[in-house]
Amino acid sequence: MDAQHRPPQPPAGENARVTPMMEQFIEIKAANPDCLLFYRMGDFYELFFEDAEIASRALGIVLTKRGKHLGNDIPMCGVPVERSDEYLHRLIALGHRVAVCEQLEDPAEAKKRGGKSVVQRGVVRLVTPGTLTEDTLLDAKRNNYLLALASTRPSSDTEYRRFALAWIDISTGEFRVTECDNGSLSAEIARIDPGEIVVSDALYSDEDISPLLRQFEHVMPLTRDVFDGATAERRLSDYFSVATTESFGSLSRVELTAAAACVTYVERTQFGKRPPLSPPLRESAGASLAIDAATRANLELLRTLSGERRGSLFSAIDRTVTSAGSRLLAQHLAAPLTDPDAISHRLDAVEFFTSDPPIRSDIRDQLKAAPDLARALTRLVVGRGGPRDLAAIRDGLAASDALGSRLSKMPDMPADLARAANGLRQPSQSLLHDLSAALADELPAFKRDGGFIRSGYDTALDETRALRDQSRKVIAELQARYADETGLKALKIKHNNVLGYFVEVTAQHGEKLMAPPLNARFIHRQTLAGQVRFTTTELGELEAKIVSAADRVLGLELEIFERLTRDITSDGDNIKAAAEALATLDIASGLATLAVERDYTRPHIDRSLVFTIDGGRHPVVEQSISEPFIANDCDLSPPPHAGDGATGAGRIWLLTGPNMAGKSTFLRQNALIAILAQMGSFVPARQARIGVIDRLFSRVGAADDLARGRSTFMVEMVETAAILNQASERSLVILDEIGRGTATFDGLSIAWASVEHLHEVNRCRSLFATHFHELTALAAKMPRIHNATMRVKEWQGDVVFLHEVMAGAADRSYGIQVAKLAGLPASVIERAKVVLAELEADDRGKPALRGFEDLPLFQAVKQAQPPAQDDAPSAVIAALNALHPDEMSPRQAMDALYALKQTLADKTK
Ligand SMILES: Nc1ncnc2c1ncn2[C@@H]1O[C@H](COP(=O)(O)OP(=O)(O)OP(=O)(O)O)[C@@H](O)[C@H]1O
Repeated sequence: MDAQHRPPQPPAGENARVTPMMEQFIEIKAANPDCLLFYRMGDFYELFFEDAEIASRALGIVLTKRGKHLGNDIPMCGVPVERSDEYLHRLIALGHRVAVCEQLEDPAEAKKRGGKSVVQRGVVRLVTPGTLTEDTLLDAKRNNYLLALASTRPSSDTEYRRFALAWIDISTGEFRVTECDNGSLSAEIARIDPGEIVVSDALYSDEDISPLLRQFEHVMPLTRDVFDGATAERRLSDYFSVATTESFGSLSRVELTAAAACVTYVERTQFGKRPPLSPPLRESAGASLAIDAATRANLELLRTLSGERRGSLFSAIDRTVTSAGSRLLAQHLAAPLTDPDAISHRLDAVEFFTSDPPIRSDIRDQLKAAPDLARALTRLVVGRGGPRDLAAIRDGLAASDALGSRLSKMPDMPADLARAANGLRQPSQSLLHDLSAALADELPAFKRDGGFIRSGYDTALDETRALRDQSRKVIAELQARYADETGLKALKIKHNNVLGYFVEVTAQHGEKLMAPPLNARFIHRQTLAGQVRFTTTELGELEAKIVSAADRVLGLELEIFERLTRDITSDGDNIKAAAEALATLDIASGLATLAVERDYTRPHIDRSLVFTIDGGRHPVVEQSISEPFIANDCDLSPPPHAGDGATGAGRIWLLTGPNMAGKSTFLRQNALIAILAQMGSFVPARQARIGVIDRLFSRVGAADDLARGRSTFMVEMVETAAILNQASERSLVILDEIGRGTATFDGLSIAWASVEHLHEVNRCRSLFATHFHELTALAAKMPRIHNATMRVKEWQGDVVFLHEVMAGAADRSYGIQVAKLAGLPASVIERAKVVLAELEADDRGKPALRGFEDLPLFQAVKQAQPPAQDDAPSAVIAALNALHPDEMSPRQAMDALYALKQTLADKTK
């Protein structure tokens, strides 16, 4: 338990007097120790003790005191109920969990039990990062998953440990489960990108797994019973009210455990309410392209390294017009497929829309009118819905009906779209008609505000409303009659919350009503400075009628609301099918729009090991630069003459070239094209043929991971190790400047050995960018290594980047020219040129690189040996000793420094 959230200890000793309210608070807090307790008091949620201190710091709200507990002040802060969503949002984002404790009875009821009685209160809901349903707490364009992780307990050292992941988006009802091994666990969690992870206490403290879990945010350990394998099947079938879980397909015991943990946690946080989940869908291992967390982050798929959506691949390709479409696009991007047939089906759907512009724009126009069906459905089912959610269902069903009829007229639709068209027509027509007839044009935010049912829809409601409205008219008539009868023209009938309806006259006229005969009818209620107020029996009766009519109107509206909600709930599965169909149409037509707009082509995906991209472009960079983007080819296919046969291993491209020439851009664009192709999108290339990739690895960019005590170089090596240990023939590996983070020779050796390993052991398609030009010698010995370089031109001493990839190796680094472009002081640039010339002159005597057996690296090592002569240092030291810096001008100091260097050079020749 988090020490900060520990509940205050119950009082000890005779003197410790605790108010009944505090007693109630302490009891409720003790039952929810790991949550901040939002304790409802009237229009506020109050927080006490440590909770108050944590919340006031987190929310920047004032910390005050309220009474005493065990002789000490009780720290307190509060948030208004009206604005509680906003505060909840901030607390959840910071990783807190909140227990919402409501008043379960009217305070008047409590009073009846005696002056000191406390209002009954209870927790109605736990708000946790992975179980949110409110629109205000959720990102419309992202799924918010709760993930449960379970593992087998291997009985012997040789037995393989397996993990099951079950994940739910309770706001949309999606429910998935899969199994994986230790090696791909981190990549699987990264793919799902959950808002909250629940694990058993035991797994949380398991020394093999806890370092991995620490990489992720919001991990919650739960007691063992939630992960009890023996009761898992029963808990799962109870949730779905089915006799057995066999209908969900054959789930392994550990998958059942994870799935059951998910539903148990949902029930616990929702206090028994059951959001409309789809039955768990099993994803088979290997169905999606495995991409580990570092690669996802480095390639900036869903967000940039700085955490923003702008600048990511997602934002470059998102042309969806609905939130559900946007969420599905993010899912597809996070989990590209590995089955060429399934990919082809998705591509068929995109192609259908690229080839028919009128239907594309038509469909997109209609989609724009479709609200978020899935999330509105969940809110209604869990009792957090309002009239606007009913309207969202109505409008969503209307859009899906219209789209369904439009598509049903289309001949020869691709399979995915035909399935979607079918889904669109699933929901009940009568429900749509009923909702359209029932809902008023203007809808309040909350059902308690009433007025959301259209007049003419329900006779009983219409009559009660007429009565309510008529009573108001009757009041006006009564006022006119009283004015007439008393002769007091200024007599008014008014209303306030204390007196209800009353007759009001000025003070001077009050006498008249208090004297016979009028005092028989007008009963005095109140005398103010300028007015006197009365009531009459007639007015009292009328008032009772008005109040009860208004109450009855609201009651009837709420009844209709509940009935509509029930009808919606019972058609829930069909509504979900329509919601999914809308998202499928949105994503296919959105990707088609992107393809047309940015001139993408349909990739060809098969089961070979081919990787041929003609005229490839970087999907994000090309949208962000003002100059034209230079397209480049890439061919990592197995060479036909390599003797490896048709299924032989792929090529490795060794890419050299100066900084800023476009190496990283080229590397990343090929990885991104592969991802886009396998998620079922057209790609930014003239032509692309890709033999399906099983895992994508990248080691690009360098960042410290100080939080985990790793230096830049350590991170680089950990990531490289993962690649060399795991990449298979079917993988694609992108390595950018391996070995850069350490001393030159160490770095070169590591880079050299890594390329050899990739070529000989992993045998995968790889792109390897490097500054170590020595590596290019490898191409002479290793058949599948191809040297490529970025073309640059020198013009009047400056370097011009052409961004073109061509065969061959770079001749120079142009580092100094790039430094000049970056604005280093001219004196530094000039000095660097001198140093470089000297270094290059020193290097001239070095034998030429002779290839694989004759590693230049070892020669370099030899050269780096300290000189044998030992009189050099002593000569330099003697000269140094003779210097008196305090008596020298800067010019003399400079000259002396040059002289020292010269002495050293002469002696070591
Ligand atoms: N094919 C291209 N067409 C047009 N501009 C490009 C192209 N490739 C790269 N650029 C531009 O050049 C800039 C530098 O590219 P990039 O970062 O890929 O260079 P680099 O060789 O990896 O450099 P460094 O070694 O310093 O990381 C990019 O930000 C982009 O604006």
